[in-house]
Amino acid sequence: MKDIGILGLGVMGRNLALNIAHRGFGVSVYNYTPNETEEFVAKHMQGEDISAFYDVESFVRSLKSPRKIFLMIMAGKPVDNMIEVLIPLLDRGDLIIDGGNTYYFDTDRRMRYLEDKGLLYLGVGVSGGESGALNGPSLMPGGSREAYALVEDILTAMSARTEAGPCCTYVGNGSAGHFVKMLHNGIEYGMMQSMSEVYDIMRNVLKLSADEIGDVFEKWNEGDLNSYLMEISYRIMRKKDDETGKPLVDLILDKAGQKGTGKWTAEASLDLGVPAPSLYVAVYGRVMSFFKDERQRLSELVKKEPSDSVISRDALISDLENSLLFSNFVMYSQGIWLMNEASRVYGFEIDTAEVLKIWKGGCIIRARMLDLLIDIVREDRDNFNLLGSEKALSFLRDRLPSMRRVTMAARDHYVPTLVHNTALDYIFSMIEADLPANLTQAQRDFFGAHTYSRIDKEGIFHTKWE
Ligand SMILES: NC(=O)C1=CN([C@@H]2O[C@H](COP(=O)(O)OP(=O)(O)OC[C@H]3O[C@@H](n4cnc5c(N)ncnc54)[C@H](OP(=O)(O)O)[C@@H]3O)[C@@H](O)[C@H]2O)C=CC1
Ligand SMILES: O=C(CO)[C@H](O)[C@H](O)COP(=O)(O)O
Repeated sequence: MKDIGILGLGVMGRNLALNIAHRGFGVSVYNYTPNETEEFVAKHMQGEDISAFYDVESFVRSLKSPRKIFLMIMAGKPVDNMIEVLIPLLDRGDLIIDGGNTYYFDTDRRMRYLEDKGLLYLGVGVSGGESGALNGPSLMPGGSREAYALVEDILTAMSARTEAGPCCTYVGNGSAGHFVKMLHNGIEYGMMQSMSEVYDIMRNVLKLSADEIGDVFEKWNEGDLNSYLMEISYRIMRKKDDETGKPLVDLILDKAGQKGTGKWTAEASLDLGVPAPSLYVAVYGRVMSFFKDERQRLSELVKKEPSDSVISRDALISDLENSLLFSNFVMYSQGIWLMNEASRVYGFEIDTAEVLKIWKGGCIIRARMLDLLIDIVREDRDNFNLLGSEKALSFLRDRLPSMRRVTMAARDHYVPTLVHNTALDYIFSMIEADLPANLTQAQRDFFGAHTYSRIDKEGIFHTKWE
């Protein structure tokens, strides 16, 4: 009898199965399409404590009680379908785990549905891509503590490790795990977009080659900007196309795909009324990239005036390093605010510092900056968006001049910098005592009698404007 079953042998599932087996647990595997299972058996199973099954009944029967089944399949309808297939085969107290990038409201719904049938359910955020799945991902489990206790040993053993411990912790109640994973991806979109923006400035303003940009990224990776995304980016910059010998990145079509988690993050920020404009526009960066033909056509119609400003290469590169730090800090702070508010509204009871700790290893947004963020969060647990901390403010203040110069240089050269601009405008808004929302309120009252408050006396007011 095996300790756990992995259902789904795609990129993630097959690597998770191997990872768990390498930690000394017995694993059963099943995949909907038998070809994938056959390939897994042929290529990966030799010498592993893994049994493969071609029918779900035998797969389920092969598991120790209470059974633990880890779904690693495409999110959405396939998960509902698979749950329906599993229900009649399971006994009370068995556990289904969904490790996919599932929409958190779906997780809540499934949790309630299965609870009524006496089954346990966990929504586990998994991050780390293919190599993380094999060598140790960051795991964000959410649901009941009773369900988590059944698999805590396996999840902890299979997760990545840093000097702070395993990159797995119980994240919180209900769909907390999938909410946090969604947010992780929202920040991932933001960090990827901010890196693309500095890349764009380096290639279009400084006219650096991919190799030269790779050198800059590699140097930055040795400092405060150290991160997984920075590391893969300098490797990407140096990769040559086998056929042409040109930098591969220069040959890749500039249309960025997406599977939904960034969009859900943006939607959650609006639903919860928490400002996360930089995470929001990072999604639009990808959306706009898709209109290649339209962009191509318009680029020939609008003349871009050449800039006459003199730019020092070293000074701009140094400013870009600071502007990236500023933007990334702001995006983490927007994400943390959203996480805190979701925890309050949905009763997740998330410990933010613990989440940041499990993001230090295994996951796509692991970055040196997390140490600073953890310090700030631990200093004052009520500092919901980090900006209540002098440490945070001095970090931003020190980089503000660079941020302004970078966004101005981008304007000057027609380089779109959605995330940089919104990060700066977010901070400008948050440090502004008097926003022009007074005019907005007056307009609303003018056309719709929506009323307004005044700064000089208490009450709700309406004016006959004409
Ligand atoms: N790739 C990544 O970096 C990461 C992915 N994830 C998430 O993990 C999940 C799996 O991703 P990944 O391994 O990359 O995906 P793949 O596309 O490699 O594999 C998809 C898996 O889903 C299964 N599947 C699809 N439709 C159905 C269905 N109707 N019924 C049963 N099984 C089905 C496939 O089975 P079949 O072979 O039969 O089609 C296959 O096993 C997704 O939710 C993804 O968002 C999470 C973190 C990182
Ligand atoms: O979860 C992930 C990384 O953390 C997956 O790689 C996911 O597919 C990334 O999202 P998208 O495909 O929308 O870029």
